Amino acid sequence: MSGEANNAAGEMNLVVVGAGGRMGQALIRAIQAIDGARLAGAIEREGSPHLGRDAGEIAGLGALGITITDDPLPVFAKAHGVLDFTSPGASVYFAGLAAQARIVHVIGTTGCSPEDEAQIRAAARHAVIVKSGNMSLGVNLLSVLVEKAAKALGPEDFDIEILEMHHKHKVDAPSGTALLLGEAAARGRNINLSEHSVRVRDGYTGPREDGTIGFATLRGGSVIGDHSVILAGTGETITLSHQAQDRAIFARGAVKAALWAHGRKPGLYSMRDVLGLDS
Ligand SMILES: NC(=O)C1=CN([C@@H]2O[C@H](COP(=O)(O)OP(=O)(O)OC[C@H]3O[C@@H](n4cnc5c(N)ncnc54)[C@H](OP(=O)(O)O)[C@@H]3O)[C@@H](O)[C@H]2O)C=CC1
Ligand SMILES: O=C(O)C1=N[C@H](C(=O)O)C[C@H](O)C1
Repeated sequence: MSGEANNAAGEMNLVVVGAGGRMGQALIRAIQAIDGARLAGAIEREGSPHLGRDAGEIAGLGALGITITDDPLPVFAKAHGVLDFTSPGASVYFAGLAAQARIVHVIGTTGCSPEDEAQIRAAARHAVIVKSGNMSLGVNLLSVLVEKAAKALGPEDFDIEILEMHHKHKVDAPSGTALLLGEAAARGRNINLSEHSVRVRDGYTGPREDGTIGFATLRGGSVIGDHSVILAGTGETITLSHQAQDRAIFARGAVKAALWAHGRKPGLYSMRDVLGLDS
């Protein structure tokens, strides 16, 4: 349905997968609040306690007439796009279904393995996919600033460390955002992140190796998402940071990404593409 025009009311029909989750509920609220978007379906996994409930009710909006189901095929067939903040295995599965249905797939899921990423790239040969470890305007702008700072402050003078803290339920580390910011720093330095990152330090580590990008992870309480990129020189330190105060920032970004992607040619796009931050 992706190539087709919007629905009779001129809106884009969107499906939320993982509708009962923290982000699923925020996405339902964002769709209701944004002109041009309409909630057309809500999916949860087989056996979920949310099945059969109204999507609006679980998001605190009152009934919207959309029942949560575990059968994505008929729902995707009537949609223009899918918003997906679930788990890596589920996102790979939904990427295949969205590609078959030729609908837009917005993926916020983090913690994907290189194999998962390869399967998502393959699906993007047929579908328009927007994927980002962070859908907020603030973090994507921060990534541009980090890239510039890393380019201006070379590895002989400044060490780069990335610190993140999230709520105690988060299952992947480092966060998708920390990796996105690490990629931005690596791009600024013209290096490959996977060859220069230090993801864990423990015990007698020896001195820091010049040119590496270090990651540190904190977990606790209900923290939505705090990130700092620290550029540490001799005698001075620069810290570029972002604190998320409401999951609505990610949900609004995801709906904006779907509206932007509708009607574009197949490919894998980033939030920097959506927000025009590279032009
Ligand atoms: N890119 C961004 O801007 C952001 C990304 N995220 C990422 O989004 C993901 C979800 O985060 P969050 O909402 O906090 O997590 P939650 O665990 O609250 O929500 C995930 C939801 O997806 C459901 N789910 C899992 N597998 C399937 C499946 N196969 N079919 C249907 N539903 C499924 C889960 O069901 P069940 O509970 O039964 O397993 C759950 O309801 C994480 O990877 C997180 O890092 C989060 C915020 C912002
Ligand atoms: O799991 C979360 O909650 C979040 N995940 C994303 C990440 O891994 O960076 C984005 C945000 O920080 C919240």
